[in-house]
Amino acid sequence: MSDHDDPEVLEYNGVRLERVREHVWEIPREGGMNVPARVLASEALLEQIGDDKTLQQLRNATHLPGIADRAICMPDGHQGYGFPVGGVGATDVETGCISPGAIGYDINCGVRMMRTNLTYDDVVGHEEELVDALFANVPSGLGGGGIVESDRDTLESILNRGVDWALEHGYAVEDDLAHCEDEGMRPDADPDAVSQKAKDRGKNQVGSLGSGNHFLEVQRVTDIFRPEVATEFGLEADQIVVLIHCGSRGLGHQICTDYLREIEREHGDLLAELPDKELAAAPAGSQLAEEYYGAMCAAINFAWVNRQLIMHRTRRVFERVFERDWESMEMELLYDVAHNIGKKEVHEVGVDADGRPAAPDEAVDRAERELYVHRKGATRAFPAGRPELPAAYRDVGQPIIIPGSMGAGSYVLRGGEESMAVSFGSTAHGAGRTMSRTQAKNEYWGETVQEELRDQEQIYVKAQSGATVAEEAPGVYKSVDEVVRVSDELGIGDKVARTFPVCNIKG
Ligand SMILES: Nc1nc2c(ncn2[C@@H]2O[C@H](COP(=O)(O)O)[C@@H](O)[C@H]2O)c(=O)[nH]1
Ligand SMILES: [Mn+2]
Ligand SMILES: [Mn+2]
Repeated sequence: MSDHDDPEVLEYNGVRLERVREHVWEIPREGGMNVPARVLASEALLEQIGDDKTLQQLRNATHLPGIADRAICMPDGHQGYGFPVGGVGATDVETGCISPGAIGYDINCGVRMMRTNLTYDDVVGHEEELVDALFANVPSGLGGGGIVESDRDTLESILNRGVDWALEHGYAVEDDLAHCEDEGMRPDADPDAVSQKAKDRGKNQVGSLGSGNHFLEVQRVTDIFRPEVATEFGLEADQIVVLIHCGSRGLGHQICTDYLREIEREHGDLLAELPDKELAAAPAGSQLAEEYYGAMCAAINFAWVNRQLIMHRTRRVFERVFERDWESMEMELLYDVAHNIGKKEVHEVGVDADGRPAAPDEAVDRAERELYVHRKGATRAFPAGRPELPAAYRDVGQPIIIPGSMGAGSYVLRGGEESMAVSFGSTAHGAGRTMSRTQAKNEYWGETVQEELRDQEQIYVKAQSGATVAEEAPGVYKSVDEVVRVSDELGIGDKVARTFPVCNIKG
């Protein structure tokens, strides 16, 4: 229910928002909120975001100790476990906390895009062969194994070294590392902080898509918005690209489960101060905060290897279908971005007289602080000039990949100049759901969705089950065009190119 009489103030599900400027809405600080919250959305998106518990969850997140400046919801935001999907919250690494629910169960769920020099015409006529070959060769679904069965030492090495392990074992080339966020390796990984149960769940899943929302999609580039940036990214109209979306499988899920349980048990005092048990957080400097961070970084490395192995297998499939080697098809990694991640980063924030993060109305100064930046369903969007970016993108801004749905476009953006000031260097991660999976299965029938996509849009989808296709039907998502419009107009992620699906495989 919204208060349309006063366009400067809207209310959804008991949460009041004040319009700050176009696409920026603030939930003012009150009660136990340490900082205000902001939603970055058009009115049309806000209407959808306000439909579930997203806004309450965002407001709850402002209660986290040591949270800096504000909690922020991206334009694709929707309800999640405790903290919204599409949420960003940065907490002080000395005086704040780290919250597994604000990073997500699928640690380092993310996307990578691989370019090719093939054009759409090269693929037309091969779609069924290609989708069948990808489906047969890229492990997917809930059960089953991965591309590599890892023993104890192998898994340890994957958790410690990330894509560097893949390079040593012939699953990657140097150039792949140079085009991955953090070069595919978090140095703070601590495999000893990962439970045996998590390791057992992950050891046979290295190189597997998983189920549901995870996919591998062959796409063609349909639109170029910033030709000079597209050239830097090696993108042009009609080109074939491949998008891979998956995360850390059972390993990451188990790490999140393990630490939530431990933190709830050990830090009940902090939990009692939070409005939602699902926000359970370990105080900065505590043993559990350190252990969780180390385990989470290990899962990040696992997920990067997972996407790398799938990309390696995809190169092999293309070689067989198109009877050329992958190098001659220039199947190069454009970029790999995480969208469920917690990272130590330095940002300029409002601080009190002791130099600690303070709410904007109480801050006496702004200063650089090291923060745990929680991005859950949000993508890092660093602009040109940031030292964290690989050499290839330091002068242009990092590529950001925003999937839409198997029946809609996806986008490549680049980190916008405003992102550091507006969103802790972040933007959206997708279109964002508008309905639950259960609701989706009542609305859609998988086989019908598949037939319509093939007959009306020439999109070839192959999935482990019809239910998965129904759960992920294009109609369950918000408009990716609208999400990206907001990101572009806010200057946090600038539109570079749009793609459209050709073949899609799902778990
Ligand atoms: N291009 C495609 N995009 C898809 C597909 N299924 C989902 N999606 C989009 O990905 C994001 C990922 O979000 P997550 O929270 O599940 O990680 C989602 O919001 C959709 O916009 C697909 O088959 N193809
Ligand atoms: Mn994801
Ligand atoms: Mn995921």
